[in-house]
Amino acid sequence: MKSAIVLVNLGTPSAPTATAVRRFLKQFLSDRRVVEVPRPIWWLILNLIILPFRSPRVAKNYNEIWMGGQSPLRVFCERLQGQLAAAIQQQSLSAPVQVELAMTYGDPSIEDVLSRLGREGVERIFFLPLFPQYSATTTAAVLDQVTQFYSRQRDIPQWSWLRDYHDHPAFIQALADRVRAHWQEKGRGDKLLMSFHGIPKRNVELGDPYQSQCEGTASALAAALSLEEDQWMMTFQSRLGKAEWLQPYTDKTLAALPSQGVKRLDVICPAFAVECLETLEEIDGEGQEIFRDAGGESFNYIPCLNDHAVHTEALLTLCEPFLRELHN
Ligand SMILES: C=CC1=C(C)c2cc3[nH]c(cc4nc(cc5[nH]c(cc1n2)c(C)c5CCC(=O)O)C(CCC(=O)O)=C4C)c(C)c3C=C
Ligand SMILES: [Fe+2]
Ligand SMILES: [Fe+2]
Repeated sequence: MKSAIVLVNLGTPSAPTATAVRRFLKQFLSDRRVVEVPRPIWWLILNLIILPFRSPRVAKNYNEIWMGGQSPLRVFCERLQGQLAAAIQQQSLSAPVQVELAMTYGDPSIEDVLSRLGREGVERIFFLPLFPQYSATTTAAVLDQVTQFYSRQRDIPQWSWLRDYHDHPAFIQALADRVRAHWQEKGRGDKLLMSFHGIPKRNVELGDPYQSQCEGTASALAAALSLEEDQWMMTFQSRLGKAEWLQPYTDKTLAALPSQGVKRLDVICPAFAVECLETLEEIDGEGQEIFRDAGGESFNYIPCLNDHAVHTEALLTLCEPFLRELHN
């Protein structure tokens, strides 16, 4: 029986140009899971203000981080896909398992990947959204697309998914391993700042478990590294719009820390499986500048798990329940 693991990430523009960024932002920011502002109003704001003004500005940012003709998010996801496929092949399972990559927005779309798997006769699928912490804005948006696709099919394969892995020991150990390796190589700062992607505060009040899952990741990582209370903190980045988002905000914290005596900072972004605009440009670029302008002396950005071997191993562990089932 043919089986597949589908890694899913958010997506990224196809080119660092205003046109490509606009196309990507339009699809992403039109999703009701992402922006809950009532539609006629949001349609106007999106089309008249956000898309025309944000697209060219953000395209320049993408241009600065572009890696050998590709978006970093795509580069690292593709490498991860290849490495996970190789690791699974080494397990020499009796049934073949292919590893696919799909994006919620942009290419390769979930729809395209699933229709191809259908044509190829794949009968069992395991979806692994690369969002360690569940949020309706990201994880549920993946599930929407999967169920929408199958709502139009007659012959639906057996499928399952991993809802989150925010405190899975394999994930926490992989993060702790990378932090320790970074400390060994670059020295250790006064504090470890864990910056998570933000969401509007209202989403949490209405029941999104994202904040508490971020807290779970942060405290598990702090415990794995034996950090005292004053040796770490968590913040939320990437606020968009005027509404209140989860606090404390990363940029405000970076501006305040030097005057509180934190001059040497280690920063990690545990909501991002792989590097992207929000880590490379927003944190290691802009965030670093804010911290140094405020009197900070050293800013050590600890990369995402990316294509590191510990990441592949962690993902393999997350897939194990699915892989074991294939033997039965
Ligand atoms: C409405 C605003 C947004 C919410 C809510 C949101 C949640 C959210 N996003 C990620 C991870 C990623 N976001 C990325 C890009 C991105 N995100 C927003 C806005 C919201 N995100 C925008 C407008 C963009 C596009 C870039 C920009 O214009 O600033 C990306 C991809 C970046 C890339 O390199 O291409 C990721 C990954 C999470 C984890 C999350 C909530 C939990
Ligand atoms: Fe985002
Ligand atoms: Fe952002």
